[in-house]
Amino acid sequence: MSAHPHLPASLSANAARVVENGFTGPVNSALVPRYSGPATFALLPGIETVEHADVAILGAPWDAGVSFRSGARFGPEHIRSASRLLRPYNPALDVSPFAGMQVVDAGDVALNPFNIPEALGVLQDTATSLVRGGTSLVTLGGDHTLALPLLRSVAAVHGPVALLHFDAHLDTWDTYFGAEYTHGTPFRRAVEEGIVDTESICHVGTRGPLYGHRDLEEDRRFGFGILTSADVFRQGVDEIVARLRERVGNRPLYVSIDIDVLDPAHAPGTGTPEAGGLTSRELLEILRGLAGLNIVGADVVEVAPAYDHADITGVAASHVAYDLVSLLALRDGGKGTR
Ligand SMILES: N=C(N)NCCCC(=O)O
Ligand SMILES: [Zn+2]
Ligand SMILES: [Zn+2]
Repeated sequence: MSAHPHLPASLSANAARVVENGFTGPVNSALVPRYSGPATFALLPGIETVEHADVAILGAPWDAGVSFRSGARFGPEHIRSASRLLRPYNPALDVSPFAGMQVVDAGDVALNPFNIPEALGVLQDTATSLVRGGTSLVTLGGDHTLALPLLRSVAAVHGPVALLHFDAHLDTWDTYFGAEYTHGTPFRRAVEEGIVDTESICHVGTRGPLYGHRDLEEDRRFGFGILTSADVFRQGVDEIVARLRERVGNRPLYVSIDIDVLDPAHAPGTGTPEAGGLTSRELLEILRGLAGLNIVGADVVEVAPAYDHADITGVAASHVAYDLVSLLALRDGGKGTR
């Protein structure tokens, strides 16, 4: 029913939503064409329309931390636009993620593009208050600098977390031009701050030239394991999944996904592309192999639409985010229903 009875009913059509088990789901694409209306993630309801959200998609449009091509500030809107085509049942994990818990789009955080410490502080405070209120976040970046305040927010509630970091890059460098908070340095800061459990941190998909062998030595000293892109190719998805599951165990787990972990053929729309990456099929299958782990938060970062073609990167990122939400639905044996 329309909240504005004097308006034509067709203008209220966006109110037609799928409701299952008392959870408000996406706009009903059998009644409203999925390309019309506002592009919330997967056409989900806004956070302001529900009393409690179990999971929220949070936009973090900010890219003041990049070292090469800029433009990841437009990542959230691009991923949301591509996500219009997502459907409510995920056959790969046999779950309907929006039908067993309340999933919403929390919109974008307003982040100062000219003041890095202020932006990181605002994201940290926003994320912490949501996480403390019982809402798990899948954050859409934005550049990878943002993983640091997001890790701080989960650590504030859960203590030091396990970290699976999917990326072409290590992102454990020390500084760029003397700056500590950049997209190449978040995980070094996270180790220094003691917010990750160094028994269970691992990079996946690493590749490409480094500044020197020392990069790898320092990274190992911090406690990181590395499963390179070549390891994924040579060992295969099942072996990689087994090694990741063993490393993480039942610890609270944060999953950070830099879209440049994908080969530029699968994700051209990113700022620091490296040849020889994962296929989107490999990444999605590795993620699905994490089902049942105690995931407490995740991000998908570094989508820079200006370099995208035919939405290749936007589609990949939206499916990655959808599988992350599905994994959240399957925690604790799965509140999610079919
Ligand atoms: N894409 C991320 N997060 N980091 C890349 C940093 C690579 C560099 O400038 O050396
Ligand atoms: Zn990267
Ligand atoms: Zn990165």
